[in-house]
Amino acid sequence: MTVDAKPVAELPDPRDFGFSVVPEEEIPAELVSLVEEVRSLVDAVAHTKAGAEELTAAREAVAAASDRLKGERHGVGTMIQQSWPDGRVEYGTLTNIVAGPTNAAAPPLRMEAAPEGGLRGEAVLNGTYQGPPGLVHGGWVAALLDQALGSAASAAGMPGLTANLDVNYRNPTPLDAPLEITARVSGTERRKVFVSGEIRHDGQVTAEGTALMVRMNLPGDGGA
Ligand SMILES: CCCCCCCCCCCCCCCC(=O)SCCNC(=O)CCNC(=O)[C@H](O)C(C)(C)COP(=O)(O)OP(=O)(O)OC[C@H]1O[C@@H](n2cnc3c(N)ncnc32)[C@H](O)[C@@H]1OP(=O)(O)O
Repeated sequence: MTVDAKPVAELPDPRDFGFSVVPEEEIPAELVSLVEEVRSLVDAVAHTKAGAEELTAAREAVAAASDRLKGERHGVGTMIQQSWPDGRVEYGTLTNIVAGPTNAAAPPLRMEAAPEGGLRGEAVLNGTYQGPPGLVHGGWVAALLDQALGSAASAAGMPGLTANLDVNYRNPTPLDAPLEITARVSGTERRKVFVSGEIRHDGQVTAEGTALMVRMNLPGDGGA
């Protein structure tokens, strides 16, 4: 496959394009802890067998907590800047549904550079991501892969949007179990970035995906 994409040495700063950016280290530890608690709350609500009195009390407590947080808020599109030990700087959206650190609905998935190239991450999806009994919903399997594949393109200096995603479900993906997600760029052609990746549990591939990411036109790369 022709390799003629033009990766950028450094991703452009989204601030230059009018986006708000929050450096990850500026997210308060108290917010990180609150997000964890809300994940636990969502799981508790989804599975509770509590009676009417308990449920009413819980609803009032949640409503009160919600009211406390209805002040100033980050706008949609706010980005997060993550700096990696290897010096790589990555941008994503703060509330990304798969990886957003402040999104309690995100597992979350965090990808890091893999020794063999590409990216590797781990995630555990609890019962709120359920499709078939005891198994991760197929749409969420696809979402994990989409995110990992997009991150691999971005980490290679070629951030883009998914134009096509193809997923093969090889084995059931279990809930409440560590999943390993790997992704890498397999080829490029003009603005097209071809990526592939897998989800594994206990070393066994549960799903594999390939995607076509169409690279953003970034300043200085001359387009394609
Ligand atoms: C400011 C910087 C901050 C950096 C920040 C980085 C953040 C990085 C985070 C990463 C993590 C995100 C991971 C989640 C990823 C998503 O969730 S993305 C959301 C889902 N995807 C979308 O919404 C995309 C919707 N589609 C579109 O907007 C447009 O169709 C696209 C994909 C941008 C392409 O449109 P276009 O730019 O006009 O490109 P176009 O000229 O049509 O096509 C370019 C080439 O691709 C081919 N192509 C296009 N579509 C297809 C297709 N479906 N099938 C096959 N070939 C196709 C064309 O044939 C063409 O090929 P060649 O002629 O070069 O051979």
